[in-house]
Amino acid sequence: MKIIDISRRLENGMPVWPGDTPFHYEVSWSKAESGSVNVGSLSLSAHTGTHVDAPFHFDDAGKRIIELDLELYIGPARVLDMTGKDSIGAKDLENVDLEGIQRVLFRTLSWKNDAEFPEKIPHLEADLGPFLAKSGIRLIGVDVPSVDPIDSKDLHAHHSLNENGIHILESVLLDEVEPGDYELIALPLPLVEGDGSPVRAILRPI
Ligand SMILES: N[C@@H](CC(=O)c1ccccc1NC=O)C(=O)O
Ligand SMILES: [Zn+2]
Ligand SMILES: [Zn+2]
Repeated sequence: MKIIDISRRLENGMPVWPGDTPFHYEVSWSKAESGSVNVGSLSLSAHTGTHVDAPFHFDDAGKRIIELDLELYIGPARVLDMTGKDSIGAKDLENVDLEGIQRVLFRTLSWKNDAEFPEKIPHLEADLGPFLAKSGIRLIGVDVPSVDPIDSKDLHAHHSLNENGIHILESVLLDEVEPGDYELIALPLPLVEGDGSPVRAILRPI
């Protein structure tokens, strides 16, 4: 069956959140040195590339990655067209059928140059968390690095989604994905203390 990879590639020099740990991979123990194998080592932020947030990211008392329910990250998801919007609120979903849907991915296509970190991104409005929770949504994915404005310090949307039981998947790549229904798989690593985790996110048409 067809797999659509919606994960951003992890490579040295890739753009990261301003001031955050750069992504770095190197072969730290080469085949020539070890006599048998190349062994790589990684240095990266928990919010590198396509990733999920744990509530601990913005709430000291919040759940860590290991505590998240994996069922959230596997199952039917609806990709919604949100192109051309500066922000996304309940008004943008009024005429969208979310019956029986637990996962939504917003396709804004606003991150145009993937070699650079975006300066301005569409953010989620205060009324979205309560609205989505009422519709039965448990996971929201965005094709930008945050659900809040990049310069936000209060992280209002993160908190509002969390208070409404909605989990967050960020920086998915939806450029080649038509709006519609898919099966999503985007599993976090078993990071015991993690505030976030990179994922390999894929969609399969259903
Ligand atoms: N909220 C963003 C990340 C974020 O805010 C951030 C990531 C790394 C270093 C600093 C950050 N925010 C600083 O205010 C995210 O969830 O990925
Ligand atoms: Zn994050
Ligand atoms: Zn976030």
